[in-house]
Amino acid sequence: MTTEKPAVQRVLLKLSGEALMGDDAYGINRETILRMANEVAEVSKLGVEVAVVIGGGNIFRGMAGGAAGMDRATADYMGMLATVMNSLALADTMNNIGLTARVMSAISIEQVVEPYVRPKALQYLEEGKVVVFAAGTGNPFFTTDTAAALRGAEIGAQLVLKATKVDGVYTADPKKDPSATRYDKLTFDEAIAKNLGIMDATAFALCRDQKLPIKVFSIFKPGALKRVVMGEDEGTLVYI
Ligand SMILES: Nc1ncnc2c1ncn2[C@@H]1O[C@H](COP(=O)(O)OP(=O)(O)O)[C@@H](O)[C@H]1O
Ligand SMILES: O=c1ccn([C@@H]2O[C@H](COP(=O)(O)OP(=O)(O)O)[C@@H](O)[C@H]2O)c(=O)[nH]1
Repeated sequence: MTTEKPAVQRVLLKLSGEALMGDDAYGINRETILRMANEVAEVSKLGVEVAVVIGGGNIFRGMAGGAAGMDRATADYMGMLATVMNSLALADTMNNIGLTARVMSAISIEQVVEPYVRPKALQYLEEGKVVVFAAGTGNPFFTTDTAAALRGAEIGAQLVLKATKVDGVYTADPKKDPSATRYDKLTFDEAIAKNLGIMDATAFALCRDQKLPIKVFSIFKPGALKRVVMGEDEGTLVYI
């Protein structure tokens, strides 16, 4: 039996919407969502309280809609609705594998999901339920990364975990510049000053002001989430 203890007690996990596609062209890949749910179950069983924010890029991205001539705010609301679909799918998958998950939405669609109410979210977390925050911040012109920073600060998470398509923060976008190298850790000021595109500046600034560190790691690497919550060397830490 292992006596290892998690390094954190409460976390906010940001899951990439785009990664949900798996190898499909769009939408939700069954195998990928199940794998994500299982990874969350693994850390939840360790006693870590997990809240999740999931993106919507696999279904709709406001920027793209805006670029195609659509009113940007309208396109962003469509993006937020996309995150609601992903949140429902994720919570459903979690419930199927024995977790108890609750979805809370930042925009009111009460027939579909309950509204975000902070004390209720805290109660669920204390009860060991996984809370999935849907509809981002509820405001256009923001991203789900910023929603993750905001909700992370609100629930008093010790760490924001950004599970994304790359295994950490690089000196430049590794998808565009193959010579880019990965940081083990860097400060918020460095990340903002160097305009590192892994997260938007609003999310970085919010976390910096709240002294809420962010760990960036790969969603495709099996066991990475557990390694992060156990405090093992994985991904990149962005700290104050
Ligand atoms: N300095 C950087 N370090 C790492 N990744 C970067 C960097 N700059 C840009 N990126 C890109 O950011 C992407 C992750 O951000 P984003 O598209 O918002 O992901 P997500 O869908 O996970 O929210 C990566 O796939 C990577 O190509
Ligand atoms: O607070 C928010 C969060 C999200 N969105 C919209 O929802 C889309 C999907 O979220 P995001 O791009 O952050 O998802 P991911 O990158 O994880 O796929 C965004 O492009 C925005 O259009 C928004 O308007 N406000």
